[in-house]
Amino acid sequence: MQTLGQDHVSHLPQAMEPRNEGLPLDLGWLRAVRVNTAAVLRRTATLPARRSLKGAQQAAWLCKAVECIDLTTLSGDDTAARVRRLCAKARQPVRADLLKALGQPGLRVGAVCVYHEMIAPALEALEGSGIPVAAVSTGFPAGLSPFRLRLAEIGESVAAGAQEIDIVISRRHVLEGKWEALHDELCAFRAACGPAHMKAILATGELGDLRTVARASLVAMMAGADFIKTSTGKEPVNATLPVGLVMLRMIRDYHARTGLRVGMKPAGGISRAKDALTWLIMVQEELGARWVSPDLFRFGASSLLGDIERQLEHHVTDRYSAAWRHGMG
Ligand SMILES: O=C[C@H](O)COP(=O)(O)O
Repeated sequence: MQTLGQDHVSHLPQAMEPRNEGLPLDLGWLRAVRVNTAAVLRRTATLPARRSLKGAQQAAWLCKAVECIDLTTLSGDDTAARVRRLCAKARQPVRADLLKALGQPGLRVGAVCVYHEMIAPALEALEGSGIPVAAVSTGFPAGLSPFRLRLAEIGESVAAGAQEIDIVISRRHVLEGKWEALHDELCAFRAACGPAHMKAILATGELGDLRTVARASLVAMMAGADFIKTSTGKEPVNATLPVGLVMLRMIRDYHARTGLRVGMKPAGGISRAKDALTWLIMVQEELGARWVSPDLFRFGASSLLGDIERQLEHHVTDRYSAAWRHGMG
């Protein structure tokens, strides 16, 4: 495994990647997709145990994880005040004295992710920070509202200032094998996003087997997705390592075939620092260090940051604080 020393954590923007403009639907490629489920399960079962990051190296990876968080609130009782608090946390994700001790004074999260109605307070609270606002869209989380309304929702969120749009796919198109319908839907969503980056949520916990997840990933990329994302966080099963591995390998295949780098966003249920490290290591091992960067990798998480901050505090002070001290994020 390659290592990431403290000196290698860079906050400089990466060279701009050419955007994935998609491809015509290639059913032959889709039919050829195979997944060896037993091998995927074996590989992912060994990943957490192989984590051997300690001390300064672990702290550097945890800072990288912070940079890759889409700090999220997606609750029916969200208010402008809650979003403002979340945005304050996004600007200063870890206590200033800890960041100073870690040599990471400018550390911030990848984005703040909210529902459409919360875009305005988020933008206001993040002004001048350079942190983008991501909006979930297209009838999130089920995606079963009328198609024209789902398209209009994207347009409204982009007009309101969201720079990233997390759309949900129609799971029924996947479950019924209607790949053309899925591709058409996603191409329309991508066009409606315009300059905003599109993250395609596959809701993998509702798609059945891993081969289906692999094929849905490929169709989303063929339709021009900038990121593929595992879950809404609202399905009974969300971001699992086997699903993640399969999606990463489809991203690798797509890159090998087209030269284009598509991003990955696991989301839902990732709340422990050690799980974040396992994900980052898997991404680095499967796709290389270039992907371990907020322009190509994000965690969708509402409660991961608190645990990372606790671990960083332990690294700096040798003491653990109570979890309740890190309530937000
Ligand atoms: O996209 C983000 C997810 O909804 C967050 O899920 P979570 O609340 O389980 O961290």
